[in-house]
Amino acid sequence: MIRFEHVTKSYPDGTKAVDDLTFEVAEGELVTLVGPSGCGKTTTMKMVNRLVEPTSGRILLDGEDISAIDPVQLRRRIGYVIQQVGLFPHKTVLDNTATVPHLLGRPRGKARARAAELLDLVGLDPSTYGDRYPDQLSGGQRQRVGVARALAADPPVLLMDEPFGAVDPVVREHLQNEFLRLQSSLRKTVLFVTHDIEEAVRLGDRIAVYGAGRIEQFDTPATVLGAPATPYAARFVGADRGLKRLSVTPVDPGDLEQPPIVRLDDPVARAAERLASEGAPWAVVLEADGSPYGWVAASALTGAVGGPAAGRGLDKAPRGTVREHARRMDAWLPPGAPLKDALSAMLQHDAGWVAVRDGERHLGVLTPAGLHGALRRSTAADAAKLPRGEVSLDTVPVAGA
Ligand SMILES: Nc1ncnc2c1ncn2[C@@H]1O[C@H](COP(=O)(O)OP(=O)(O)OP(=O)(O)O)[C@@H](O)[C@H]1O
Repeated sequence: MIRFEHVTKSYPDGTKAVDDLTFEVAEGELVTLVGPSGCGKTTTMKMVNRLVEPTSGRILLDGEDISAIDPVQLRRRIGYVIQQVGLFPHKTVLDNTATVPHLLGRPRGKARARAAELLDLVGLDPSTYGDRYPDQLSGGQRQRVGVARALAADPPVLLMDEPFGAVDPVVREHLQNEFLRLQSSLRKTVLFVTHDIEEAVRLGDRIAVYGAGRIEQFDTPATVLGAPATPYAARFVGADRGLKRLSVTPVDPGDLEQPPIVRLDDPVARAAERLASEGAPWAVVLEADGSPYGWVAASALTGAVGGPAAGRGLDKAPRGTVREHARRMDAWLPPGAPLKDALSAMLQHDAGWVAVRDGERHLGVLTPAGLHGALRRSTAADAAKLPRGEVSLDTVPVAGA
């Protein structure tokens, strides 16, 4: 756990980079520090490993004042990843990664074996990349080596200063996903500096939004986006914060609609009658084993039985099954996927809904109206500090609406 208590840093030329900061990063938590250039993010981070000393205030690591810890000992407990990576150009990727364990006294063979495991962990096959030199890697691959090296001493704390800043947006998103996957199992205590609000909300359990030298808001991504604490924070997170919120709000089974369900092998007439009796314009189609197949329009079924199904005897029904009229729909999401993915799937498939399934089990469908409701409910829930399921949109006012 890292705790800042009234920390101020003034540089000798009089620049006050950080002004009376107090906040805490819990054990296993990833906190992103986000703000414009020059607002004091890097200074904050460098005070944690004593590359910069505070002018006043104190910083505690697991309850221990770091000013009393020898800086070399301190840095062994703290991994540090920076944008420029800083690999040794004359050492192979494997040796670069093995440097720290070797310095810590592991025999060379053991240090290299550990380095190979770490390269594997960050998605670089050691047999392919281990013997290369840094200039034989892409920017994204170098960043991965930087992360592997920072993890080499297995420090409980990681400081990451724009670690994915130097790569293109596609590679960056890939690295972010990989890092989130790693972090979900390693659960390091992480301070992550970025000037990119998208990156901050994607990665952070909580975000510190920096103004000049001060934290304007320190809260979960959803709350910062849904209820910015100050006009500055609102401007910084952007006018499209509603859209950004889609990426931090998960699909919840309570948001789903339940159109009628028919099976691929159901007779057309029976399916048509079912839809007509429920007044439903379409139905979800499942395979015989219950896994999702797609959908079928009521009009396609009633067309097949030669007119509106209601009132027609089954003797007039054609043979045929739903299979001949069903349309495949490949867009589906697991529960917990971000609403942004749901909207993207709907747009990409030009569909007014997306199926949500847990493995092979169909849970229901999300429509644009359901998505809007989910977003409103989650904003209201955060504003009222209630679980989302307990929010009724009629009784709880929507923040900012
Ligand atoms: N060694 C130094 N001496 C004097 N001023 C400094 C020094 N290092 C940083 N500063 C100043 O302190 C302020 C905060 O700098 P810092 O690097 O912490 O900002 P930052 O938010 O990380 O910016 P960026 O996103 O551009 O890296 C800036 O005004 C900067 O010019």
